Amino acid sequence: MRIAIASDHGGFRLKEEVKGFLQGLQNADADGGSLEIIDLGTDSEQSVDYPDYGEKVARAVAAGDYDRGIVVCGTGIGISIAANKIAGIRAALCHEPYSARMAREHNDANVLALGGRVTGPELAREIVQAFVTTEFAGGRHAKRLDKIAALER
Ligand SMILES: O=C(CO)[C@H](O)[C@H](O)[C@H](O)COP(=O)(O)O
Repeated sequence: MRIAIASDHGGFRLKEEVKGFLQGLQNADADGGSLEIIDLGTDSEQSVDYPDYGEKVARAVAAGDYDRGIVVCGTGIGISIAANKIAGIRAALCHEPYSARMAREHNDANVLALGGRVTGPELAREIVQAFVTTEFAGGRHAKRLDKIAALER
């Protein structure tokens, strides 16, 4: 699984932690395959604008260059709003692992958003693990995703 990750300054520290978790999750994705992670920035806690980083990840995932994305800002709100503006992106802001699992099972979320000023690293680890290891359930949920896609047209 190929994962693109980015943050603004408010999410920078948690992004760095999450990269470490992802390295530890090697061979733990739903297919037991290895994880390829690309960091699209930012590179420090110097102030930047979260839409720029939400867009980078969202465009990379929407283009098929990456299977999933993870975006982090201070609350996760702004960067998830930005990512969701890109067609084909289903970004889910999650504060606990149950929502991350449901975001995959029911919503086939392809981008996870986290709040670096909200969610601590241990909880974030559980959220990220659920996001990476849970498959979309399909079935009745697929037609709902079709309806979401129709909203983009
Ligand atoms: O967009 C946000 C809120 O939805 C993020 O939390 C940003 O990281 C935050 O707005 C940045 O705030 P700052 O005061 O410029 O650090």
